[in-house]
Amino acid sequence: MADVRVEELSKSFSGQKALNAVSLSVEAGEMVALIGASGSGKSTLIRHIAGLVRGDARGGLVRIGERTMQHNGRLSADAKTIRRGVGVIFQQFNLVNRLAVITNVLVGVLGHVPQWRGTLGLFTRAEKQAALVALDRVGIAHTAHRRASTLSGGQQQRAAIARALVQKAKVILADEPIASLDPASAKKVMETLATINRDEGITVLVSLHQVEYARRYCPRTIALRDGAVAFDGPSTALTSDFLKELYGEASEELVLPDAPFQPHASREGILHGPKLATA
Ligand SMILES: Nc1ncnc2c1ncn2[C@@H]1O[C@H](COP(=O)(O)OP(=O)(O)OP(=O)(O)O)[C@@H](O)[C@H]1O
Repeated sequence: MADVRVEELSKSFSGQKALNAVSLSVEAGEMVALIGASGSGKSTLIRHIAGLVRGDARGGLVRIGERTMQHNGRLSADAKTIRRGVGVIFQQFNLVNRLAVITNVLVGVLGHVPQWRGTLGLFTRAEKQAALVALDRVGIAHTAHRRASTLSGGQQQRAAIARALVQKAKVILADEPIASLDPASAKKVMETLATINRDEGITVLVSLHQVEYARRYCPRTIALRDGAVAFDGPSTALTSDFLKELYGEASEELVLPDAPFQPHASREGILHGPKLATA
């Protein structure tokens, strides 16, 4: 069954379409990359799937598992409950800098405990233990008692992943989680996402600016162009030539000048859009 389903989702800002009838489906346990040039709609789409933004009033549907997050521009009454099962990781590390790393990770249990306990920061020994285990899973248990502000960017992203683990998220939506990181840190964050996808079966949808990471870590890629799905298929199909066909000159911003991972040529998948229908 699909863990994430989007149907005919559109979003306009001041009359300009940021999302144009987007439909996609991510099956439980998949790790899927979302790529596209700057302004193609990646962040907007992820924010809609996460239930943080409402689509245009007509037609758009977002479902997480069997539950409707939003439909026809309205959030479901239980959107807040559905969000508990969705971990969101942003490009700009969204930890509370002055708090200890473990406290940031414990924020993940807030949706599952009585509000008064969360407000007072009263976490049980078992919850603290779970936070430590999650930090260990992402390889930074040694940072648990440091202030979040002392972590490197990559460590902060891994702490955010640990928070999603503690949250017991079934789906992780990561919005350009490696965009601000050096290549070594980016690799570690992508490896961490791939590991929890493989070992815990967590569904991952990750937006990426560089196609090399999509090829290396995500079996499948969905490519957006001007707010619409332009390609949906195996990441191995995304050779430089094909990207040029998809994006023209804009493809250059999606390819690292010193690509760390080499593509394997293959050409399947679903092409969308008038220009590509005959490609
Ligand atoms: N709150 C907003 N108000 C007005 N326009 C917006 C808003 N959010 C996004 N947009 C517009 O929607 C389009 C898609 O933006 P979005 O941030 O989703 O693209 P992106 O693919 O994530 O880009 P980047 O890779 O640069 O982060 C852009 O034209 C952007 O200017």
